Amino acid sequence: MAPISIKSVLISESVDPRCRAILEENGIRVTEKQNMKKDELIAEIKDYDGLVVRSATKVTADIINAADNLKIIGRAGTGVDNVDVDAATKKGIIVMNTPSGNTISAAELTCALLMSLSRNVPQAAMSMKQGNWDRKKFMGAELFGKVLGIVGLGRIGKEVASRMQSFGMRTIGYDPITPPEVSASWGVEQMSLEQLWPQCDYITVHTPLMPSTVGLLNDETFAKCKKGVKVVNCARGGIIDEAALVRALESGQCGGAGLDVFVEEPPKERSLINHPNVISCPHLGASTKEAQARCGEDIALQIVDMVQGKKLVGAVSSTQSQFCISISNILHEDCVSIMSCQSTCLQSKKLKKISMSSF
Ligand SMILES: NC(=O)c1ccc[n+]([C@@H]2O[C@H](COP(=O)([O-])OP(=O)(O)OC[C@H]3O[C@@H](n4cnc5c(N)ncnc54)[C@H](O)[C@@H]3O)[C@@H](O)[C@H]2O)c1
Ligand SMILES: O=C(O)[C@H](O)COP(=O)(O)O
Repeated sequence: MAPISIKSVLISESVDPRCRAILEENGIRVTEKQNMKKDELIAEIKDYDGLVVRSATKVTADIINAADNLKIIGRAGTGVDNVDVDAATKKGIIVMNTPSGNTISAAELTCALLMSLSRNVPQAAMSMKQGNWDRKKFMGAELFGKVLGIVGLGRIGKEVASRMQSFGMRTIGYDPITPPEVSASWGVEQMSLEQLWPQCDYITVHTPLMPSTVGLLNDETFAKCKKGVKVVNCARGGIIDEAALVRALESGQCGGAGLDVFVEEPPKERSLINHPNVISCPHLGASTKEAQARCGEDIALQIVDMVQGKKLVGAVSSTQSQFCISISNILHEDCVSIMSCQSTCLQSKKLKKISMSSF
């Protein structure tokens, strides 16, 4: 790949200091400005060749169109649903993420929520702080022998499966891209969603947020589940329809929910968060020292690679953005510029035929 000149980078969120240090060691001027309003970012972005974000900065078409010099949007993390990838691609701006840096952290938080749901740990801890000693109210149920449905068998789904298998859970799942024989090799039996819903005691979602995954769990699908099913969402707000979840919790169709992510962050609508059977976190899946160090370092090194004309890692720019995201997430180690192969090899039919190792 031809080298790309990047002299200045704006970091608009709290990113590990290693990111700044690596960029500066490589002669790139770095400015850190957090909590900018949209208008401020529009005014500021003109001066930079690169922008580094996490999930809070909404890199909309307005911002991209105002970015006269921007060549790279680096997402220090996984989801790029806060970046208008198509608008960036149309302007020739490369979007990159660091999809493997926070996998373990997000998987561990998912497991923590599953365990907390089974034993009411947050509710019992709160009750203790209020001076109570209520052993009856917080009767739990073992995870051992229960069925965990994993929707989305990518990086995080796989790590959640192996951890929860060690608790004696049976793991079943669904993924349109990961081949059943691959997930079977890590102990996850794949089946259709229609087959999966009625079998699960717990369901956890690990897909990207895209049109086909919005409202994957909704009134209709909750009705197909076992009464009292417990759900976890450490992926993206909206994959479990929030209004449907409130209704399912109120009817008892859903017995509890562990939520790290919300349609609106921070959420103004409180009925879900305040429900006694909901435990929630303020989008903490990637908030560990280790994950932040990896993501900050990875995105900086990927930008330096661009400057040095090396292969692009984790690039997600394309008009076929959703498939690019899936592919680059699967193939993060070896992903050469996705821009160069857009639309030809990224049609869904062809994608299914491409084996992961062939990239
Ligand atoms: N809470 C957090 O802080 C946190 C941290 C990291 C990642 N995430 C989110 O977790 C999600 C998963 O991340 P990942 O790294 O495992 O991604 P990944 O790309 O490795 O895996 C996603 C999987 O979802 C599958 N998928 C796509 N559409 C589907 C559908 N309709 N039904 C079932 N499966 C489908 C893909 O084929 C892929 O295998 C993303 O939304 C990411 O943004 C959240
Ligand atoms: O997709 C991700 O990487 C996670 O949601 C983490 O987001 P964050 O970097 O804003 O914590």
